[in-house]
Amino acid sequence: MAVVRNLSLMRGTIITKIPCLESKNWVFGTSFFGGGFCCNGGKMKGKVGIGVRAMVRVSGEESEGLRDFKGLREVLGFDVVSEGELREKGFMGMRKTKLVCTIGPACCSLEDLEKLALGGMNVARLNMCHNAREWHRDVIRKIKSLNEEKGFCVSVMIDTEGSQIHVVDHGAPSSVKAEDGSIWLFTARKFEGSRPFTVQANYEGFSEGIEVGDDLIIDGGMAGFEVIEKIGSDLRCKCTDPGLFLPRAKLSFWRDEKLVGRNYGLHTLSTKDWADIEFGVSEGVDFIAMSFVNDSGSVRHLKNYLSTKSSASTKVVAKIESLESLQKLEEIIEASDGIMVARGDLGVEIPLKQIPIVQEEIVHLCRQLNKPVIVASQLLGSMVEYPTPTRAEVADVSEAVRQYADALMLSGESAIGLYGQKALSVLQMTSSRMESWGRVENQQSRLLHYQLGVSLPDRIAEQICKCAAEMANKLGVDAIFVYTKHGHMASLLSRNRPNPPIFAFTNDDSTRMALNLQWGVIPLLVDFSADMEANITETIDLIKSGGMLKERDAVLVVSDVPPTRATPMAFQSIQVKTIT
Ligand SMILES: Nc1ncnc2c1ncn2[C@@H]1O[C@H](COP(=O)(O)OP(=O)(O)O)[C@@H](O)[C@H]1O
Ligand SMILES: C=C(OP(=O)(O)O)C(=O)O
Ligand SMILES: [K+]
Ligand SMILES: [Mg+2]
Repeated sequence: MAVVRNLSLMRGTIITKIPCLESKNWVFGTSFFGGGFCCNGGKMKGKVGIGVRAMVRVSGEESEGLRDFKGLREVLGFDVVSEGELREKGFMGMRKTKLVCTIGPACCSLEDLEKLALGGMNVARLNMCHNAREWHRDVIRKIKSLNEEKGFCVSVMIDTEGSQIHVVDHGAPSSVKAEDGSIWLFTARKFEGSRPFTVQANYEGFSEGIEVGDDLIIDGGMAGFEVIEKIGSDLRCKCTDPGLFLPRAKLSFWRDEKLVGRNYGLHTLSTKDWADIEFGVSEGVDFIAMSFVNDSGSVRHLKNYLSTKSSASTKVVAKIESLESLQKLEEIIEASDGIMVARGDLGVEIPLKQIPIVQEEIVHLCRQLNKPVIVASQLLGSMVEYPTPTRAEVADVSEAVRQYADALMLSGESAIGLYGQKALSVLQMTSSRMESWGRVENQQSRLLHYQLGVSLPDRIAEQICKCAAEMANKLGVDAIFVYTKHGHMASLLSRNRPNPPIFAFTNDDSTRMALNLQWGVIPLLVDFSADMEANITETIDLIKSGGMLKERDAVLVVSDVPPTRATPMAFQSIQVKTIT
């Protein structure tokens, strides 16, 4: 008799004996619609559906009836990391705060990307400021192949270059030091070879409106200069605050302690940005982060463009990193699919002391308006060079988690740092710790929500999700299940930051990838039918068969059933299922 491993059985195959099922990864299950019965481990007899991953003997014709491998993961759309986390830590131990990693030269090999994925990276960010499109294409394809072949669920985000005034050449290949009192020429002219004390800016209008006596600040404070002479459009400057010029350092000008307008009428999206967006769409990225958004018009423009390209499912994340964007925050959040608190440039545009308050306000407003929000830049800045974070950095990460931000982002820590995986594990451990503290302290009960929905169906959905979250917390259920096409119900549940994880079952791959950014949501790609009751029973049976739900566990199920011919009335419901 043949012993076959890692193969699935056709629905209806009769199993007579399972000789060896010690590994916890070997899972027995019915198909999603299959019916029949489920079993996990041990000897058994019975009839199974698809979705079996086991070592089996088949009655009669030996391995006859064994077909292509399908694990529980594939049938239920589980990704390997969530499945592993659930098995290891149980429902309550699953991390809620999502993690975004910037991919750069330090982590772009397949092996390094896999390590980041295993370490909990939910979204990989590619900053189009750096490197050629071929490089980005290669990374995107590696991530997609890891998802397909190794069962990860990592979404891809491209981040536009935007219209920034920055250094293109400072006369050295990497960084260069500016000493106190040294005199430098800032110009937009190209020059041959290396010219000491000369800095080339990327934009010829960089000095427009700048006056003698203004301060020129590098990278929001890495070094400072005073403009001592204007020669045509060139500026002669004296270093007043010694420091470092990094490659592509950003330039900003200050007068009387206020930022001098710096966008110079440049469009939010440059010609290069549009080409990068075109590239991203053709590579099927999930998110486009838009740098230096100043109003909602530019966000709507991009969203309209995406819908004309039939890429309406690509989500637009507006980066809040300018003074103007803070003045139009609400309209920008409403127009976008998500927000990034881009503290790097924000710290160049507003005094640093204002950053913590602005961050809290943005995170709060995003939750009110039900848009996911990423807190970005310098969370663990010292880890670019050192293997342990500073106390202040851990406190900063914890504060973003306490504010219930949806996601935290690594920049240089993963892109160029020596300890990217370690930085990711610091984010992971710190956020898990803070989340469990928040549950014990019942922090989410302090969240106030104002009503978002206007139409009756929207108001019903909102109330259902609010009550469901409250019930889930009060009853201490193990998990919340929600069936969602476009992710709306899942995001409304997430907005309430409930204690148990939210398993969002969707049959739309782009919804799954978009939900990857939302707090507490584990998106699962499944093939469900119009019969919601059958879906619920099948799902629970299948998870139970995988050994991940046990007797007396309780699941709160939220469903939003659109009208069909058979049931012409739409209905929303909350059910509590106790596993027997
Ligand atoms: N694709 C890349 N290629 C080379 N270097 C990169 C890449 N992405 C990021 N980096 C490096 O990582 C640093 C931090 O990344 P990020 O915060 O995205 O960029 P920036 O500092 O330019 O705003 C960058 O300054 C750059 O040195
Ligand atoms: C995330 C940011 O944008 P970028 O890294 O593209 O400058 C930031 O400014 O914080
Ligand atoms: K950028
Ligand atoms: Mg920025």
